[in-house]
Amino acid sequence: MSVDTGVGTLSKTAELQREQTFFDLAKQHRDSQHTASSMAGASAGTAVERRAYKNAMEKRKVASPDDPVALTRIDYEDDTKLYIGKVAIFDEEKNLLVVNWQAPAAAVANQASVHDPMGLRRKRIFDAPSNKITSFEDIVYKVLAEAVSDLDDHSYTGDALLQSLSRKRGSEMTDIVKTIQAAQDKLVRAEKDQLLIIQGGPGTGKTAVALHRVSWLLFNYQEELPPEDVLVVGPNPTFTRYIRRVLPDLGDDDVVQQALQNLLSNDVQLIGKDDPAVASVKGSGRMSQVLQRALRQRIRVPSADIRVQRRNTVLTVSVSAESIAEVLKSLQFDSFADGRRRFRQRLVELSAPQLGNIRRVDPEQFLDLRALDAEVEKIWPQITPQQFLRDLLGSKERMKRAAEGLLAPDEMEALYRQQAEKVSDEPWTMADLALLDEAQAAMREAPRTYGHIVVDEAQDLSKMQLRAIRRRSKNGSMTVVGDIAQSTGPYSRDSWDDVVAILGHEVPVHVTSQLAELEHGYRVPKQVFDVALPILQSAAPSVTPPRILRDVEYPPRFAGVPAEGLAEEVARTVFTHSGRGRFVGVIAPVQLWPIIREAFQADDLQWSESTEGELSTAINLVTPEDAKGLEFDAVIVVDPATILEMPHGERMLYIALTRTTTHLDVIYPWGSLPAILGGSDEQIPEAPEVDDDQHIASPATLTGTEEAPTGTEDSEPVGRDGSSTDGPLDTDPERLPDTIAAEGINENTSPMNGMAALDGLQQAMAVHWAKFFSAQLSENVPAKLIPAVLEELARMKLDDGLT
Ligand SMILES: Nc1ncnc2c1ncn2[C@@H]1O[C@H](COP(=O)(O)OP(=O)(O)OP(=O)(O)O)[C@@H](O)[C@H]1O
Repeated sequence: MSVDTGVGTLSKTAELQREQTFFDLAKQHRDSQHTASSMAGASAGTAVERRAYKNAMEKRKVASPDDPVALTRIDYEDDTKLYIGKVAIFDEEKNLLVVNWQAPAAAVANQASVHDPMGLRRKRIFDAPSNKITSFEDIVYKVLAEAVSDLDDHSYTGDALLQSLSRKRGSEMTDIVKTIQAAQDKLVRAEKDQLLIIQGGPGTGKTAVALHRVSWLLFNYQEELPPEDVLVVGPNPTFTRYIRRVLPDLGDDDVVQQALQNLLSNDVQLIGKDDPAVASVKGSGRMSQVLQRALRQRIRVPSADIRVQRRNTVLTVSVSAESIAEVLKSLQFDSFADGRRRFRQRLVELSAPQLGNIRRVDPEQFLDLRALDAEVEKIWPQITPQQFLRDLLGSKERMKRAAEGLLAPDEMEALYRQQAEKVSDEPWTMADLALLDEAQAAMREAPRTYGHIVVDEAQDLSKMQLRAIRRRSKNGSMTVVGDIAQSTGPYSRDSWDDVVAILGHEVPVHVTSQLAELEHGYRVPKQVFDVALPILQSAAPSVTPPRILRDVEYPPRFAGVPAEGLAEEVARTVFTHSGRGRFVGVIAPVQLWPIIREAFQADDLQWSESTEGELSTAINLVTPEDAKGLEFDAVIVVDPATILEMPHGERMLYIALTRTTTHLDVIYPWGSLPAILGGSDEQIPEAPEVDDDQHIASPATLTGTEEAPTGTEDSEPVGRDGSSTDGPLDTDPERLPDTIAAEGINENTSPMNGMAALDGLQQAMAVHWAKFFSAQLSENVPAKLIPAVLEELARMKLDDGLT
């Protein structure tokens, strides 16, 4: 909904000019802003504010000199105006021209609403790439309230937000400072010293909020919280790479961002994989006691007196087994290593009386140190956490002694693993890392700690992993982000209770619903969420679905194809999307990856794989597990029935379906569309005869559907409810005749449509060239024009080839 602000076209142009003049001026000041301290020192405001600005100027930089100086402007009823940007800007008279968004004065910009304008008359949101204002949107609170009498707080989104949500996505997340919403802002600006658990549906902005919260905390708690004292933990390297730009773009370079496996890596290589049942036992909180016991059991109380040789003699001193047992029983120590040190010291002290009158000097000098250490080693071995865990997992006997009464016999059995010859060859698994971390802390020293920790996708963490994170917190100040409905894997949970129990000590605990609910879904369009909703209701009935803000013109496309043509259909669909410059995610069970790779190769497509830890800028093959937290312009969900068969299959499918900002294709073998997606048990239609030439000529028309398998150009794709529904190729307004006419393109803009008039050989060559140029073009040519350009290029090459 846009608002008529009463500003006419001419005056709006003049206003835009005025704003541009201000933007140019502010940019000059920003560029020349160097002695920040003197400027900030003389600026208005309290001492705290002045110090804050001073530090802001010293530490923060805009990521790009082309960043607009201001993102928004707020006008108070008394005509005071405040420009808000990513950094504060002062003029040479030390007047504040632009306030940075994290400053207290800027909070009102996001928190004002129609019902409570908080003294604001207007909020202006600029669209100003490279500091050149192309337009602005005015939200005039009074006009807005009068315009829509029954407006509730939720029904006004604003064009700037919708535009921002419709933007093309890429391999890295971006900041949302310009359009952050009131409920989100409350969480961003929540007090530091608390355990804040942000629960929210897919795409409600949890990750975005958590990252902006970090930036806000860094600005507002500068004295106590330097950037390197903040840790952001993600579930896997792909996700961490996906979010890594946001904080530097907000001016916060030195925050530590790590995937959980790297944080806990303990210098071991992850080469093993646990069965879910084994991982589940390893992740249970009981393992912490098992480890403690096992560690204690490594200390051996000698059954006989021990003798230690004296230095440079054959004489020995003897220490009784009873006195050693007594020492071991009463010894207080911080870590296993510390205990060993103390025990050795006590042993020396116990030897002292037998060293005669020389004992007043350091008695250790009169003992043969090698002999002393050998005796200590027998009683209190010096082992690494890796050796310790390897010995424990590799010995049923040890495990039984340590886990008696804590683990069931079958759980102990499940944990057994044949030891590798060398510790370095042990097939360490993800679940082992938290055990190693616990052992490391108990045996050597606690890890480095942080003043604030953000944990994303926290719904999937085991209790042992949560303990490992807790261990890294200085005082419990954390922001924990997740969605119970997306909780999968061996540690899947249905509430945050155990997370609170482990993480929530020392500081107050708040779960989002007590502060501000993240109830709006910003990513997924309505048409797509309608598909995902029944799955949510079945997979997590207690979770309230997000309110979806956005419609798109593209209905989800369901394509049933012969099983043997599944991968080809995926490749064809990918080709269509990526040819239009869309950021594509193919979410498929790993067992299908080999055939999908083959199809991609056959079509000369370049792609990245989530299991390798990085997304490409174009085409990505992603497992349903890795898809968590990611988003794409176009998502192709492959074989939903197989996804449903995975552990927590419904939640996996829900996650997969909610990754798209715009286009969704569900591609499945005929007859396998799950009922929850509208499939039925109807007879599988016979596979149509596919004519090779047509196959090449018009991939779009080969998109068969379960109800109306096609293979001919005439057949019309049919939706899962039997109604006529178009695939992305045919519903895309970019391809509609009037749009095409407006673009000056004569043909259907599919890269290969419009070639039907060519004969088979010509078509084959055209297709070849179209594919060849596709990758290069997507970098340089507007997406809309690519199909037409491709076609032209293909024709030119064709002519070359024929002449
Ligand atoms: N106020 C906002 N303005 C503009 N974009 C927003 C806003 N809030 C969220 N978004 C966008 O919505 C998308 C989803 O946000 P985000 O990834 O933070 O959601 P999430 O709740 O973490 O999702 P998931 O549960 O799937 O991990 C992102 O592209 C984000 O930039």
